[in-house]
Amino acid sequence: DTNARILMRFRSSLSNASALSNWGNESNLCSWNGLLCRNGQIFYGLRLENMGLEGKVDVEALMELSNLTSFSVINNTFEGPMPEFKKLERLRALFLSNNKFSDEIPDDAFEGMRRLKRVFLAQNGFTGYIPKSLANLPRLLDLDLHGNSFEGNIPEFQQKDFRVFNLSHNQLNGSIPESLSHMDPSSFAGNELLCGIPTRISCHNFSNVSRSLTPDPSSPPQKKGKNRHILIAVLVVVAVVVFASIAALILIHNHRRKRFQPSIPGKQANSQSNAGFQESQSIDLTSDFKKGGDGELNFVREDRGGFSLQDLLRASAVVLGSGSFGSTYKAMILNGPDVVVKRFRNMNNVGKKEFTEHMQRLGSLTHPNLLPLAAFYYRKEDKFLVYDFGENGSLASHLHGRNSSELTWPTRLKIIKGVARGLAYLYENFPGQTLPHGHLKSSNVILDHSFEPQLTEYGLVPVMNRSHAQQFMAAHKAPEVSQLGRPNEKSDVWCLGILILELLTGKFPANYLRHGKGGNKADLATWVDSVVREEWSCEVFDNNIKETRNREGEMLKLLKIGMFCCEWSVESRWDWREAVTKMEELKERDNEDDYSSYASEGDLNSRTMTEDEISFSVNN
Ligand SMILES: Nc1ncnc2c1ncn2[C@@H]1O[C@H](COP(=O)(O)OP(=O)(O)OP(=O)(O)O)[C@@H](O)[C@H]1O
Repeated sequence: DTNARILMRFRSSLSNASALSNWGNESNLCSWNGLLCRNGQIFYGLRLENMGLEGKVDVEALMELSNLTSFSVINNTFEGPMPEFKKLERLRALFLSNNKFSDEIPDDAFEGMRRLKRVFLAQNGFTGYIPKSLANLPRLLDLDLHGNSFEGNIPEFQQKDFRVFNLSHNQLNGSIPESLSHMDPSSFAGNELLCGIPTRISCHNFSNVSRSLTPDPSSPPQKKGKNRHILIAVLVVVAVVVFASIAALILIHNHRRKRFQPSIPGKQANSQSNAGFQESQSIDLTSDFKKGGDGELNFVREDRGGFSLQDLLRASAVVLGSGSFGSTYKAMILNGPDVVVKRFRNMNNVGKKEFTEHMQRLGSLTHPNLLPLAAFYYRKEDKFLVYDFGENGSLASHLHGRNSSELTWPTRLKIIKGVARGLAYLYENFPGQTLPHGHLKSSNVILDHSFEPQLTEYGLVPVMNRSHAQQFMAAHKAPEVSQLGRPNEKSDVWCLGILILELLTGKFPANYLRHGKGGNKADLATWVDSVVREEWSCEVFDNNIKETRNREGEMLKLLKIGMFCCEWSVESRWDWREAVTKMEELKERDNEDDYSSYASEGDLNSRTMTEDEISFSVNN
């Protein structure tokens, strides 16, 4: 049978397959929707994403496709148990995320899949244990199981060096195997009953609960039902206690608000502006400011002001988020501006005089792409910085929130050019600083009503406690930090590169960051590089911009800039001037001459990068 006939048979078991209506012309298989071909000729994969497909995945038909190495049905509505993919022994990549697959996956479901490197089962309804055969895959590099209902202990993985590893938001419990202790904590988030390194929860505290919840691997499957009941009972008790505490806090809080804060009719909390995706919560700033401090709000620029500390304390306030340095509030001042108050707990690197001088220098910076620092409040133990409020929240909240489709290619280009201009201004006007920004990341890019970006939390390195900076500041995630022990003048450029890649791929960099023994060994840049080199080629681009025709040349140029900024070796990494100059040259649309070289190969979806185009990429 020819591939064409086999594929038609495969399609016949799907329902709602209108997206595959152009399948049929046997002489040009590579023009069929969702088919991946190398060099436009050799069929090697199916990429049936976002097509509303449902029905049966006919694995028997797929078995007959001798070249099939990649299979993706991400973002469809397939349901029921996972099909028997182990029959496809040649498969290298399996993507089933964002469907409605459910039930337990048999322990031997991946047995014999010796070539399988990438397994994405996220955001489905899988239950039961993580199958042992998955943990035993010899070549596994990317594993994403987040957002399911996997339970029980995490098995010992044979493979230790992952590029992507995400088990977050399941119901796993017990101690994390030592072989995974170098992973980023976010890989395990949302599994309330996991303990051990890297969760920072000692298994000792958990021993009683986890002993009763951790299934004995040798126990028969029906024991799982009993464990589930115990888990539910524990969760119900925890939920009741939490609920009662919240109710009590709300009562106390309302009482205090009545005393200290007149409510402001018509003013609403900005509920979409946090990258932590938590809902806004009303709070009372009074208690935070009252203890200690010199009682003064120190304004650092003449064009801001018009309100006093008392006005700020009387303002109604909501929590926008809680980052690595402390909480961030939005304060709505009566007859005054909305401002953002950010509390920093680890800012004791310099004394009060130096701190004040540094804040005044920051206050003197003025650029359309910098969020102005308006004032500060000094206390020995913590500091409060007051910034303008950005109406549209952070870039992170848009990019990774529900409305990421608003971010069209022209908007993304405008944002990243603005970021580059803000950064260039910092470099030119803040000389003598190793890291003029130091904490450049998408939650520190604030957007105004027209999506013009403004950088925030810039220039804070000199006043930040060193150990805290090392642990949490974005520039300290650059690879030279693990090689040289400290960031250098190109570490901000690394952050700019990561931001470019995040903007183009729509991927959250923290999910790709992994700590190896010698420091960070993988990140979004490594992932992009590997994808560009491997079978998915240009498919790194976020779905929301992928279909933009006549822009692919410019998008590729930005991808290259991002990768040059993310060169591991500092010598080969671009410096900020080169990156900014190249970004200024980017246009919304391809110019006719450039475009003709891409047009013959179709749009980005089916285009493979040439060797030449990827030769610039990251060395690692
Ligand atoms: N000036 C601002 N205007 C509007 N929203 C803001 C402003 N500053 C911060 N935010 C929002 O508040 C959220 C929380 O900010 P916060 O700085 O506490 O956390 P973060 O940036 O995620 O982490 P970090 O502490 O590492 O900077 C941000 O994600 C952003 O959405």
